[in-house]
Amino acid sequence: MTDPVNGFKELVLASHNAGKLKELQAMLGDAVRVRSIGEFSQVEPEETGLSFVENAILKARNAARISGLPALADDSGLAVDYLGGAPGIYSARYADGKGDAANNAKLLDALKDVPDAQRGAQFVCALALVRHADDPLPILCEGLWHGSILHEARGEHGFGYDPLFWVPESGCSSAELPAEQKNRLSHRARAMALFKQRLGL
Ligand SMILES: O=c1nc[nH]c2c1ncn2[C@H]1C[C@H](O)[C@@H](COP(=O)(O)OP(=O)(O)OP(=O)(O)O)O1
Ligand SMILES: [Mg+2]
Repeated sequence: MTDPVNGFKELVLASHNAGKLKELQAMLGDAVRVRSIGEFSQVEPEETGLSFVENAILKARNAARISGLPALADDSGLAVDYLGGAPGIYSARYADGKGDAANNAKLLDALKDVPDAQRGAQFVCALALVRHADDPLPILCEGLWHGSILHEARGEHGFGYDPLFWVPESGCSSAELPAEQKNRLSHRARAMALFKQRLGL
């Protein structure tokens, strides 16, 4: 059935990241039928924007173009205070595309002698929904999650930088949080709550 308010019944999630897809799907629940961009293409668009929002829009437009469906994209990353906000929009490519383990190792090295008081960081998430590839008014929602960077990896859940991200309100790393808890607290959860509100989901 077509949603009477928003005019769509299906949504393509414009992410090639399995960890993200799982979280976004869990947060959307059965509010809309969700497809994944992997069903349509394995080619990842180049993230050429200078902001999370620009990259989210770019990924959403690309997915809408390829799938012919409304598309929701997530551009996210970790902004570390001591590093002036790096790796930021370059978080996925921090260690030149060598993957999560290499990214985490590089971050630990960059903060090697930095004391706890200067290890503050935030996860950032920008969500963009386009109803079609040329949508002139994408729906944009953002979320932040404040924490700090640990001295070594802890925990097995989640993905990306989760093992290095200390969550003060929970007293553990974000990789030690069960999925349900991370999905209530995270930058992505905050952005998604706004998004659902905005769409009346
Ligand atoms: O909750 C999170 N927990 C841990 N790490 C996270 C989280 N959220 C983003 N991150 C990290 C992973 C990656 O290093 C970068 C996102 O990069 P980003 O380009 O948005 O995603 P991606 O390339 O993995 O997949 P895609 O662009 O297809 O959605 O930030
Ligand atoms: Mg990416």
